[in-house]
Amino acid sequence: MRIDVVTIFPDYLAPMALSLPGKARQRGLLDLRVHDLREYTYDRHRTVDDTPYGGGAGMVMRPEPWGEALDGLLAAGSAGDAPAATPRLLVPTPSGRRFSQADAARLAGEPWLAFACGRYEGIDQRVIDWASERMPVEEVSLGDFVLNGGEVAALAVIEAVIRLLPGFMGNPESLAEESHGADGLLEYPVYTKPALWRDHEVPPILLSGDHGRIAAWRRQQAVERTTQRRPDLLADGD
Ligand SMILES: NCc1ccc(-c2ccccc2)nc1
Repeated sequence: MRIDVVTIFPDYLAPMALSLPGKARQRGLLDLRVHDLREYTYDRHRTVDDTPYGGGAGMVMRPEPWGEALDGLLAAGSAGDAPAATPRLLVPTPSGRRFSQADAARLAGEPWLAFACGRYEGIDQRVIDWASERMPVEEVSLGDFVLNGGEVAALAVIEAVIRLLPGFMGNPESLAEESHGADGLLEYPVYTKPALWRDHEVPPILLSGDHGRIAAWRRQQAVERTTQRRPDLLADGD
């Protein structure tokens, strides 16, 4: 998989050079390229933002640099220098569709993803509209909270996707029990040694060796947690 990230803070993507992503890149599983949006500006101050039409607080990211950055990706695609004709462009934004584990699984099947990391109040809408005429574009939200930019959200989406790539995780079984289990419930609580820690003991059932009762206990714990924390996951016919 190839992943391109366009951002005014390329260093935000430095964690991608660490540990698993770093090994995956060395093993050729992941081809990650980070592009500084300011490389596509030509004024002395390398300006990437300007005041919003219609007034309002804050600044908006100018379309020109984004257009040229995306032109670069499209050129790579049409020159055959990329695994597909165009990337699927993901734009992290609070106003996007909610990103889910199902989306991560779907995107893990893509050959080429690109992330447009906005800052300020966001990117001029015409960039999204223009890009949507030339490649698949998805505006994604990680939840109802606002960051200062799309980079942290892009890191989260990238990690959620690349950990699903075949050969990426050392222990693929660990993917079996996702935090949202196959039954759509939250994960049960987990414990390890020592059996007693600061007057807190491991639930005795887990030391019983009775795998049937352990499975039943774990399911009960998952149902209780989901009821308390995420009743929306229990909604009928969801
Ligand atoms: N839902 C997570 C998320 C994603 C992106 C942004 C964001 C903030 C400012 C500018 C551009 C993107 N904020 C929150």
